[in-house]
Amino acid sequence: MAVAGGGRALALAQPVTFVTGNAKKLEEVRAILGNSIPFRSLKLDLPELQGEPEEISREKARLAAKEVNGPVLVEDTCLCFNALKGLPGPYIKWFLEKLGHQGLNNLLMAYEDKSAYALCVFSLALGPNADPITFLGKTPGKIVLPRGPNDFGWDPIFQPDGYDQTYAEMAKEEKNTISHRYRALAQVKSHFAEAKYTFQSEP
Ligand SMILES: O=c1nc[nH]c2c1ncn2[C@H]1C[C@H](O)[C@@H](COP(=O)(O)OP(=O)(O)OP(=O)(O)O)O1
Ligand SMILES: [Mg+2]
Repeated sequence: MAVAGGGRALALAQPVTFVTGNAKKLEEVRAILGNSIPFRSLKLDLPELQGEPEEISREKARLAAKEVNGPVLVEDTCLCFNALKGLPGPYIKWFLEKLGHQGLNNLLMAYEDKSAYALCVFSLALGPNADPITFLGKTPGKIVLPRGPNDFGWDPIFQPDGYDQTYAEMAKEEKNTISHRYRALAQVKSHFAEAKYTFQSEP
């Protein structure tokens, strides 16, 4: 869908669509991006490949770009326990669903090392046949017993390094200045600033 425009700027056939099935992600992406990148959103729970985080995210972008038939942004979020060599990683959604916060803590019971990191991998595909570009954001922390409101995934059990509060206990605005998602989006923003994409007007 991306067609070469005059000069360096690339003209995209339509604004970028952020595709996710997760309303909370969308809320954070909106808050973090503000007006910096014009985008629309589409609620779609895309099938996810097994494998390394970056490849999962890239494949999500390829699928989404085919669905939308235009430029898309997707992200895949991992919660990686160092004692478990990065697992559950991209499988955190299913681990959380089956085991809950307590169960995730229990997984680390046998280990002294409770350190973990949150990883967000955004992929931008400029069209259905484009090779996706990825952007990574990582926030280190540790796994703790749940504290704070239980309204977004594993937020209550992740305490970022340098903070006494879990993601869930922090004000949203604060989470959005240090989170894995914020860090990945900072790179997405720089990419857009450099690429200077323009958008063709809708027919
Ligand atoms: O900042 C976060 N704080 C707490 N929990 C979070 C966060 N970000 C994602 N999560 C949860 C949602 C899902 O249980 C898993 C990631 O799985 P992931 O496939 O990326 O998300 P999803 O399936 O909910 O939405 P999508 O349609 O974009 O794939 O971690
Ligand atoms: Mg998903």
